[in-house]
Amino acid sequence: MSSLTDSVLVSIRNLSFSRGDRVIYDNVSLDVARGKVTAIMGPSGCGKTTLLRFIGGQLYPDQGQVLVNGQDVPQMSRRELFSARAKMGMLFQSGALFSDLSVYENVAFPLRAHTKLPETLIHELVLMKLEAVGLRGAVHLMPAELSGGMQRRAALARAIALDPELIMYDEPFAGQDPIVKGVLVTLIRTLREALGLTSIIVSHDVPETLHIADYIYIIANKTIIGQGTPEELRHSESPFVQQFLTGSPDGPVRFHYPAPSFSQELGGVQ
Ligand SMILES: Nc1ncnc2c1ncn2[C@@H]1O[C@H](COP(=O)(O)OP(=O)(O)OP(=O)(O)O)[C@@H](O)[C@H]1O
Repeated sequence: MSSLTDSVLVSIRNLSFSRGDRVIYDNVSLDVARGKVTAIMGPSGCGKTTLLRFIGGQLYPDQGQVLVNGQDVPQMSRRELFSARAKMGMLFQSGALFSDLSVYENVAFPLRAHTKLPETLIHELVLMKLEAVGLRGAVHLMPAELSGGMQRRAALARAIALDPELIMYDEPFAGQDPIVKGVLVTLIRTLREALGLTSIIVSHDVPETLHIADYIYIIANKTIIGQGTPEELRHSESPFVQQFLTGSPDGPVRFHYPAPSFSQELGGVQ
């Protein structure tokens, strides 16, 4: 294997995907470097979550490859997919915790599902992961007893329970106050530094993401409209990139979901 392949954990090659008539991706290629934080940004509905679902093998592209460790996810057998998923942690913005299980049981869940470790070891691992996110004291609480930010941290402890090599965060900052956002930013960076965890973050939050990411892809209009380090993007002369970074509603990226003209829809009344 070449050193380039060694340094890339996830490689998307010539990926195309449509939902009905609507093209979401048209021949997109991107790489996620091992041990780095890669961010996927772009306007709502451009297909960011869809991309994570290709990597997790929950959805199949129409064309192209989704290589994880050089293995094409859409081609994997159920058995291969099950073991590949054990090496991926996923943190989705909603419905992250099982509401009828305690924090302890939530974090223990993947350990019980994927390993045959004895209870004493599971106990130690659960406490270690909760310590890493600052929630060891909340081990016996139920999800409903946690604040939104604590719930997200408990979900993060569960996502890292199996020591994954890849963690995918879908909108980790959504709906959180600035202090919680700061805590999450620090946690994501610490996990990457302490565990060498390869991380993919899907986010709309520009300042947090620029702060945290080593490399960023901006997706819009079915393709990658900009990419680079945070520094490169800040200095980019691309109007697409600047529209996105400054959050301007007007610019090359359309605000409206494709629709017939308004007058046509109102029955031709001008
Ligand atoms: N199950 C589905 N059936 C049909 N269309 C879908 C389905 N899920 C998503 N889509 C469409 O696919 C497109 C991409 O969705 P996706 O959730 O990946 O976007 P996103 O960039 O993550 O959006 P957001 O930032 O708003 O979460 C959207 O336009 C959406 O309408």
